[in-house]
Amino acid sequence: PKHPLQNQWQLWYFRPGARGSAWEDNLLDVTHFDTVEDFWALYNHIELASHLNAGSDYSVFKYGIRPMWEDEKNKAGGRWLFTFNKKATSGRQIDETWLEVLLCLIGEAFGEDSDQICGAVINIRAKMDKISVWTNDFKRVQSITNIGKILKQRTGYTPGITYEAHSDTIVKTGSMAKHLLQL
Ligand SMILES: CN(C)c1nc(=O)c2c([nH]1)N([C@@H]1O[C@H](COP(=O)(O)OP(=O)(O)O)[C@@H](O)[C@H]1O)CN2C
Repeated sequence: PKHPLQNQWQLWYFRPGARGSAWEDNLLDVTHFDTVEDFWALYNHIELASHLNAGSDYSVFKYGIRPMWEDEKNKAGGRWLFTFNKKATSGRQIDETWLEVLLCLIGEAFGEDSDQICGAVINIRAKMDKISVWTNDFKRVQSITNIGKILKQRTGYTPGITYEAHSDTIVKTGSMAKHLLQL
């Protein structure tokens, strides 16, 4: 029998939008999975994130949570943000970091704080790729800190990471979104 995951997860793909298209129209629900075997079958079936065209995203969220600020489960939350300067990062590095983040999520690596996890996003962009882990309540500082520490340990990511509330990201001016926490 297949090995069940604690949660069911959904993979979304965001395609670079045709000019003037609505953001949400480019967010596509690909599939969902809830066993270890089905995760690997999916991961091995789809394109590596580093091979996606600039402007694309993958999102892996708990089933039923849409990877958007407005979702009930996201609107009071925020994200830990990992950034990767394309000039200084190999495709292999970004792919390995993304996979490790996914394994933390589906493997419930955050103990009792795992219930605050909504999902993870990788943004493939022309100059700066981003990986973010979204949690459901930006006020849970201790839990968010624990989650950030585990993510840095498991990924071996050494630069700083910042946590920002989605409500701040939405009104951000450039990359000046208000940082609630830094690790
Ligand atoms: C419901 N709704 C419209 C809506 N709901 C959302 O949840 C949501 C958006 N819109 N997003 C739009 O994409 C732009 C790039 O953000 P980016 O995170 O891709 O980052 P880049 O600036 O492309 O690096 C954002 O500025 C925003 O316009 C982003 N986003 C998460």
